[in-house]
Amino acid sequence: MAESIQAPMLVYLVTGGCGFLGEHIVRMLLEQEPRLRELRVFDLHLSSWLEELKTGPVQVTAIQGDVTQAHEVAAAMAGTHVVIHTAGLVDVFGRASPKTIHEVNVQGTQNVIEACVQTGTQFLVYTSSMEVVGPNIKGHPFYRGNEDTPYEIVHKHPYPCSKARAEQLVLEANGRKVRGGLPLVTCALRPTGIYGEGHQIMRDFYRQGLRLRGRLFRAIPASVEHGRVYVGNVAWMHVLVARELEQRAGLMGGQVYFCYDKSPYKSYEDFNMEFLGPCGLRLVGTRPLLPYWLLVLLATLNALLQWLLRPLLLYTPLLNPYTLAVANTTFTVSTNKAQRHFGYKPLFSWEESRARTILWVQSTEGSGQ
Ligand SMILES: NC(=O)c1ccc[n+]([C@@H]2O[C@H](COP(=O)([O-])OP(=O)(O)OC[C@H]3O[C@@H](n4cnc5c(N)ncnc54)[C@H](O)[C@@H]3O)[C@@H](O)[C@H]2O)c1
Ligand SMILES: CC(C)CCC[C@@H](C)[C@H]1CC[C@H]2[C@@H]3[C@H](O)C=C4C[C@@H](O)CC[C@]4(C)[C@H]3CC[C@]12C
Repeated sequence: MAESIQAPMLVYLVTGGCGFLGEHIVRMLLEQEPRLRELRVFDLHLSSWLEELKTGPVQVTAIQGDVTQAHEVAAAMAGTHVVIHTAGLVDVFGRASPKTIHEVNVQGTQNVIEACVQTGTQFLVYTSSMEVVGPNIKGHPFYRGNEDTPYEIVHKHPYPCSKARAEQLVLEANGRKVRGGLPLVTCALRPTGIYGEGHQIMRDFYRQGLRLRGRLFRAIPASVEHGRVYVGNVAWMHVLVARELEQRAGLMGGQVYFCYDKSPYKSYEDFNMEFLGPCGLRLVGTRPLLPYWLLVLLATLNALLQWLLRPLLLYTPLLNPYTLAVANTTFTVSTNKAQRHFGYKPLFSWEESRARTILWVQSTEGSGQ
């Protein structure tokens, strides 16, 4: 993919292109990838905003499809140069069964890899997750670690298990021969907690605060750092990786990169207040209002209720033993691997990321978003 002044010629496919992160990747590719001729957006549910993108110079092709269906993936990928595989079932609340999570995240990823081999697509970028590493179930802190920091990785929950297995499949596929005889070049990006325009959990906290007359109640100590990264910068990393994979295949193939930017290190709740504060909410308490043992009890009770009610209804509260453990364990990243390997620098400063997110939160008030 050498620099050229020739007509754009590359065909990209983004799986999960209508999701929170996927939409930002799609828009970023259209803005920042001049060699793009066609952009295929593959998703289980197609969004209406795709229509407005079809009027630009790049051909945007919307493909309604399911990554668990190998033939649908292969048909969509025929003739593509690069695939960014972002589709995934993000569920830490028990909305989907472990079997479904495995089918979408693991089997779906295997289907994408096999389709690369079958159709001759040579470059595969996988959206992994920090949860491939941790926090582990023992609650060990990962304090400003990097891709080489030793950490005891122990997965139990279906979501991190599935992301870890899928990442492993992607990395092991690096070097496999694709149709035509060239080697497949793969790598994985591991975002920490993504925030920004379209972040549904942020919107849910905002709505909850409004219902509680402008207040949220601290549950997690302010000293527990939780890694966060702005969605625009995560999207930019995907675009850069995809662009550089051919030129730097030897260096980048089979590698993992944490996604990072200049977002400050804070607890999950204090970080959210960077946006919810300017929208009129207040976090009550300098220390958690409930003792930790009581939160554990409530989380366990929620898990029990979820199990008991399952035959009748889906009870999926935010608080469960897994989400409590993730929110209550320090997990932050400090690395420059992406800068060293492919020249990544955040496209959005912290101030801009913050301002954009605040504007979005304000715009969701009263709207059906
Ligand atoms: N949100 C985060 O904080 C975060 C952090 C780290 C990693 N990730 C990863 O980023 C990716 C995107 O996450 P997101 O937050 O944008 O989630 P999302 O749910 O908003 O987007 C996922 C997209 O995948 C699509 N999809 C789901 N199942 C599919 C299937 N069977 N076939 C085709 N498409 C399917 C969905 O329709 C959706 O549009 C996921 O792989 C997730 O594991 C997210
Ligand atoms: C204890 C309660 C008061 C707070 C509950 C917050 C909880 C819902 C939040 C805290 C941390 C969040 C996860 C974290 O940001 C990282 C990821 C990785 C990504 O791959 C998927 C989303 C996920 C799991 C976030 C989900 C929501 C969590 C658990």
